[in-house]
Amino acid sequence: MSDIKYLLGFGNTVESEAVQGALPHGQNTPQRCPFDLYAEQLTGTAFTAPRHLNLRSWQYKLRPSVSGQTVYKKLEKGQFSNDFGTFTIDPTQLRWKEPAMVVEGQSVDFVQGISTMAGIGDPALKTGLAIYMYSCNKSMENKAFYSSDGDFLIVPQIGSLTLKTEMGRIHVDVQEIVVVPRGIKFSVYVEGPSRGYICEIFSGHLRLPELGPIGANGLANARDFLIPSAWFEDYEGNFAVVNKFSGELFEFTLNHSVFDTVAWQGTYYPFKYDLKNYNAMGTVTYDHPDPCIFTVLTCQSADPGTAVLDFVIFPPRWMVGEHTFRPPYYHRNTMTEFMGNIIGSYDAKSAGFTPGTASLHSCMTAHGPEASVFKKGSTIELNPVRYPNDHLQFMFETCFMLKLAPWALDRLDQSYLECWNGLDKLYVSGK
Ligand SMILES: O=C(O)Cc1cc(O)ccc1O
Ligand SMILES: [Fe+2]
Repeated sequence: MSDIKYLLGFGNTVESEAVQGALPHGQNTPQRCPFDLYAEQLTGTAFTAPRHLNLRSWQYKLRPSVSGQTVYKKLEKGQFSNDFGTFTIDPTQLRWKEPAMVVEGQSVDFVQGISTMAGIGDPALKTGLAIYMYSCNKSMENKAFYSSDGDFLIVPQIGSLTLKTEMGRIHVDVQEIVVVPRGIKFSVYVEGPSRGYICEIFSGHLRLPELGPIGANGLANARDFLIPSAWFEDYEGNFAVVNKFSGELFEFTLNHSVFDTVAWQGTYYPFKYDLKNYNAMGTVTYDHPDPCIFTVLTCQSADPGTAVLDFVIFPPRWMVGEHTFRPPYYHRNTMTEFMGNIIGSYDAKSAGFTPGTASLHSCMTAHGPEASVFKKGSTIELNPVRYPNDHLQFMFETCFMLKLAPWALDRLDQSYLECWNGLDKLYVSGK
């Protein structure tokens, strides 16, 4: 897929044409579009959203999206569920073992391979979010998916993915992420058994965090985001589209590919980001900074500074804090923290939180380094330490309390709490 070409930037108004001259100029809806393409608008925000938040794109297609469509038929949703009313509430510190890879002989595509871990809210009210894991080994040939419910943030943990989207193709490797906003149709092509994490947000959109006193540069730099360039296939034949709508799955069929956008322009599109480009900031004096210092993308709630979702990473970096307990501190957080490990080992846990596992520390639930990490962190000689490049964990941090899906409850690491055994009183009175 080295032939894929991208546009650069975050949130820009961009334009792209797969056939020269296919994009109208000077207006969006000419009486007849170049090459007799059909003009179609896709809105990611209300028409009336303020200009700085407004997201929409114009597509110029072989056919309008509605052409040749059958009725939406309800599908079995299996583990890909948003039935949060039936989910379990549990404030316990939780950790999950890595999910099994799809085994040979099984044939599972990306959509079929999605299982819900946790979630809250109601997609019909455009509030809340869901966290999934996927495990698949089959490409979505002549089949596309779109969610009416929210934006998909996909974090591959094993296996590269190539997405066909309405705006063009995107290739993502492990240590990269891809965001497909609400409503944009996509197919996922795999190169073998693949696995990863997904967060779907039912409100708003992911944006770059404010930089405040950091300045005009740093963290995830806008120019490192890649936007697909127009690409289309003129395929006629059976084609299926799965739609996640209000937490249910529906399917309709068509007699042609949905990837028939010859040119497009606007602000609403999928994008990818290579987490290896992250420009991490940290202390160069003392104390452990709060993890928001590693925010990649954020979706803000109406509460100032409070996120529906902060996507935070724990990237390769230097640790140089002086006279400081360097691992994450013990804490209780009003926000809820779901963590995953993409590669390497995490500094608060010596074992158990291996790549592909996940953990959940809910609102106000106490957590922090396990006993052995505390001992080492409080006694080790403090030289500068470089975390290796094959080191990457992440956190989906949300202001919502999450409820647990049945699939997640079946795979719990039952011994998780034992990692904090031995954190006994060290204080000796009068000493
Ligand atoms: O709990 C965790 O491991 C995540 C985390 C990391 C950190 O460096 C500070 C606070 C925090 O919640
Ligand atoms: Fe935490």
